[in-house]
Amino acid sequence: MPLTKVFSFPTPDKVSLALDQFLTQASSEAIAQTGKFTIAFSGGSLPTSVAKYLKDNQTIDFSKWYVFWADERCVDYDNADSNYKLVKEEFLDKLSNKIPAAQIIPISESLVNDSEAAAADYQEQLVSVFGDQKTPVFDCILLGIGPDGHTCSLFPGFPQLNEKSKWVVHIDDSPKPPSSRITLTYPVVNNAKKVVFVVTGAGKSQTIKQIVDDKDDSKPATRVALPKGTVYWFVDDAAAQDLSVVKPSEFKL
Ligand SMILES: O=C1O[C@H](COP(=O)(O)O)[C@@H](O)[C@H](O)[C@H]1O
Repeated sequence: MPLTKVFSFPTPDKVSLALDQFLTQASSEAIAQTGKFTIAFSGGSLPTSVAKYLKDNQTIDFSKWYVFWADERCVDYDNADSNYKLVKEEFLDKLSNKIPAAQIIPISESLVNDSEAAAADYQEQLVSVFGDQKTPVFDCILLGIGPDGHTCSLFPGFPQLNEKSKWVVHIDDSPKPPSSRITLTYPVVNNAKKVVFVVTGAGKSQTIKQIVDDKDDSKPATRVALPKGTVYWFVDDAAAQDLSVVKPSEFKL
């Protein structure tokens, strides 16, 4: 039975603080076991939340981190819509090169005008770190949700939800701009050791309820379920206010 743990905190700041503690432990465990920590970031509101304390973390051995993106908009790196730009500005630039450049793996900028090629190329980037024998097992994938329940760039009712074999797919008609994107697929997301949804604010409280309590399958985030891992929700009390069946638990490392 896939495991889900919901942690709720009084403020967005406390969510960021807890994420810093959580990632310190997850990173240290993974490095002890495998010598590296593989993580994928989402864009949107997530990078600011995650980076708030993490960027100043002096305990983590960032030299062992491999940083990917859970989804990306097909735009140049300097475009305001770029998830890479967001993570770079909020987090990577503040780490003073502690993560070797070769271990930071964004979409290829030269392919942003051909999303299908960009997705195939990104899958090759995954192969270069994880090998091509088995579906990648990320140590941690950080996800957000949209008000429609989308996560990564997996949107309600779209064919990308049915992908069974590719690790990365493209979308050229995203209902949320920009229209061209690439995204990790369920086979990769659901093969991770840990997936962490980070959500704050009352605006998404009903969406969280539909996903966590009601298990509404029409919301793509509901289908994130890890047979061999754990799905965590790090939310503030405003976002958790409508949860009833699954009460947020006390956060303990
Ligand atoms: O378009 C996207 O949206 C989701 C949610 O973003 P948020 O700003 O509502 O938190 C994000 O997780 C995804 O990476 C992004 O491409």
